[in-house]
Amino acid sequence: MVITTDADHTEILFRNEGKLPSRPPFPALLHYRKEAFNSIGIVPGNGKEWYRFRSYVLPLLKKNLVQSYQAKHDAIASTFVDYIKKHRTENRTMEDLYKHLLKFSIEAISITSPGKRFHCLLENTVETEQIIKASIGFMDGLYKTFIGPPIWKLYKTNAYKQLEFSHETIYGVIKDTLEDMKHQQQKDPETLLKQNPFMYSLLNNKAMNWNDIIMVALEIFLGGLDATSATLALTLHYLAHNKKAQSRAREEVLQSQQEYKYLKACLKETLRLKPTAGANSRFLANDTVIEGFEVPSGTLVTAFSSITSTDAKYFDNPKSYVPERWLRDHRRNIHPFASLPFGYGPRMCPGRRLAEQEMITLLKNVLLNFEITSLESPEIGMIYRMNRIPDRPINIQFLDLKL
Ligand code: HEM
Repeated sequence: MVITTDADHTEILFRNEGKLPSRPPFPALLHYRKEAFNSIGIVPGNGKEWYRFRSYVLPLLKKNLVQSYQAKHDAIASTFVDYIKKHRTENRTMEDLYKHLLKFSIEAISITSPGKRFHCLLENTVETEQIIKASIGFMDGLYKTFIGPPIWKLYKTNAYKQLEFSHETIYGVIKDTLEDMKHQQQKDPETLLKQNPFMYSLLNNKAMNWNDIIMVALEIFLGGLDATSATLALTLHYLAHNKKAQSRAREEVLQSQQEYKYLKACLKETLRLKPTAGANSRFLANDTVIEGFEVPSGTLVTAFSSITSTDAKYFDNPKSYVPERWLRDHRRNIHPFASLPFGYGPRMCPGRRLAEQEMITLLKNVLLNFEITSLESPEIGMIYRMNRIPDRPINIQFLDLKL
């Protein structure tokens, strides 16, 4: 195994990942899905099985397809603004923002996959409570079965049972939704294509069986929940502590520039300082040389990109929040492999476009409605879960903005 924090080594790693990039699998999830569904999905596996599933989510990387969900993302972000107004404390603080944003992330992704709003932000029904609990439980169970010794192979450990139970819950919800959608698709395919082009592409894919469709919908639903909420909570944290950046971002939104270059730079800067993935890993597809050492194919190389991206070798003032560094004039000096929060290559995050649209839309709506401030320390760390998340509650004041 090779471990590195060097951006040149990271480049070598990705240039030698091959056509079917392989990374450490999630054996408990792989085992459970094979036994229960004979369908593994994208995340846990490698090789040809991974490639087949990965091809089903390629539409998500198309700009036009993602943009077709924009109006719905706007509606959800606007609901979140009302939600903030309702849930602020007397001094206008939202406590533990990450937990509230998890509800936003569930709402935002669910309109694409499985294609129904669960209304977690409006009411606490048994169904919404179940979904929230199961989403957290799944990530937790996946992490515990991944890092610990594989005792689950001998008997069902608590972590394995947690993974299984939460998977069953989400699977049930997704399956029910997709059954309704299948009927809609049979009656009125045109409307489904217009309303939800991603689910339309899955339901009309002749290479997929029913379990494959449910599995892919489930993975896209769960794929980015905690990463999206953590990145949003951290961006609001940094904007609350950096008033100049906050004003510049609001100015951009007020001018309704469609590209939101500065807001995108804010997200990039958050993900540079606090990427949700601690590392990028691959089993090499080719023999290669790293730092003069011959490294044979099959070796696991792990690049701790979360360390590289805050290294003074690659970034001036590496610990400061400076979104400007990502704008056109400055960015040319940045090593292209020094900050890779969505991974790289054929296995990079397929939800990147969707996540960016969800996050920009939420930030836009918040900045138009509130001045955000923090009464707490700007210092914040990350703890390892399946994805890294803030190590303490982020509490932010949302003061009504009079524009
Ligand atoms: C801020 C938000 C997000 C971040 C930072 C993020 C980051 C990542 C990273 C680092 C990877 C591993 C890539 C690699 O190995 O090269 C990944 C994979 C993945 N992400 Fe995301 N992600 C986010 C949002 C999402 C969303 C919204 C979805 C669903 C639409 C999603 C679905 C997935 C899936 C399915 C994979 C596995 C891809 C594969 O194994 O081929 N992610 N993500």
